[in-house]
Amino acid sequence: MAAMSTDVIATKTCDCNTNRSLDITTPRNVHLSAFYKRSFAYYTVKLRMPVILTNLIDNLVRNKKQIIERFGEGTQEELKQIIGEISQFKYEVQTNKPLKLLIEDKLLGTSPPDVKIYNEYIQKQETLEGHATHFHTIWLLTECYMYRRIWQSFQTKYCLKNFDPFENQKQQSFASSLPLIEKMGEYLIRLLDHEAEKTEFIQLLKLNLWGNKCDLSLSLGKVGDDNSLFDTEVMNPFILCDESEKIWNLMISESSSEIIDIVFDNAGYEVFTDLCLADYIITCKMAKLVRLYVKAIPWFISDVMKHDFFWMLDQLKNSSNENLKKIGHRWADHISNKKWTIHISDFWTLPFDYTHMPKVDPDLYKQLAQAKAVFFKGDLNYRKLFGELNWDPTTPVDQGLQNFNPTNLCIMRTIKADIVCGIRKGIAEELSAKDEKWMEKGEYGLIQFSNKIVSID
Ligand SMILES: O=P(O)(O)OC[C@H]1O[C@](O)(CO)[C@@H](O)[C@@H]1O
Ligand SMILES: [Mn+2]
Repeated sequence: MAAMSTDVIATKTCDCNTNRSLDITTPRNVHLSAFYKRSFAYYTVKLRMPVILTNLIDNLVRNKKQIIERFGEGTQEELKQIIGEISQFKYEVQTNKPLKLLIEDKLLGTSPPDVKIYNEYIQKQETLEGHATHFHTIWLLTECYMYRRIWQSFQTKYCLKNFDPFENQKQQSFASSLPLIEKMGEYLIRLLDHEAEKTEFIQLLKLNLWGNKCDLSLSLGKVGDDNSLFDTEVMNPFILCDESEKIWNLMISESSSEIIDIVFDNAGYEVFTDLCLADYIITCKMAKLVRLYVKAIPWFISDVMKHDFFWMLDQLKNSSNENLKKIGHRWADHISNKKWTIHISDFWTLPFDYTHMPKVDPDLYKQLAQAKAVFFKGDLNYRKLFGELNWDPTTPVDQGLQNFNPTNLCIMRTIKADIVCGIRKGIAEELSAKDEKWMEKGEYGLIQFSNKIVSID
């Protein structure tokens, strides 16, 4: 399928002034690219990505002493190298250089398996489009590549090879969201002492949706605890497509599968709401197993890695708040008795939209197909689900998924990028007239569902 979208971009004239009522820069059904001067992709590459790199360097300089204490004397020299490499990378982005191939350690042959995949994809863009520079290639590739290049700077060192440069920000976002987390914890405890109930489940889905507003790559590392996340009544008008009832009907229906998959997005408050949903699903016997998918490398600043998950569990188990302490022990039990399992796959941190999964990682596609439903959280997952293509927002969800249908999909996303499918005619025009940047601030949400199944044997 990706060929179709690449073909389309290949034949498209780079007309930056296409006057579309919704999106005046990127023509329909072509990849989002920073090439279009007034697209959000352009703003991200031009402004946001350099700020993320600058903040990263500042963080390393500011925390140098703690890092050296934690990882040993040899770290001092490595930090200097890393800061130099990231500064050089920032220069490459700002001056629109070609994406450099990742370092393949041909001698020792020990480079991570994703290096070859990234490099082949970058070279493919070169041949297809005659370029793969930071402003002039698929936005998804540029942005994923940035986080993979950051990781390369650490992964190729000795002392800091497993250092997560975003760890302290993810931990701070948990700490600053504690008032909300305590509120959510109290709500969960109340829910768990009785049978599943439709209104409560739908309320839980909405709390889970709004948890996605807390992503550090959009807020550029600034964290605020926003009480409105909890006022679902107040927030309802901001849900532009609400298929929560269809999700409820699926969750209480008989099924040959007893598995629910959750593809995590952000650490902190968001993952706490994900686990509240996972606990409800197990406790109310909607499934016997919930599989939790984390990222393999530090990703988009706030995305959950395995160490973030277990760090949060420790915080909860040792919390002075009785509800959180109880929840922490419950969740540790779910892990030890294998009602919850943690899964890591390189695929989630490759630059591909999900139409590539059947070819690139068929085993993962087949694993997802075992589940009764897969919950996909957040904006980056949404961009990958819908091919990073600039769809007309009224495009039906099943058309936008382009046959990425391993099983029933429950898509929970606050809108932070200019790509939307499945909303009613007229909504996008109405919101665009109020604020042309309505798709970029995480103010609106989608709870979308697909029960189309496309299996691969
Ligand atoms: O954590 P989330 O919800 O995936 O948001 C990350 C997304 O938000 C943005 O930072 C802004 O759209 C994108 O660059 C990225 O796709
Ligand atoms: Mn994220």
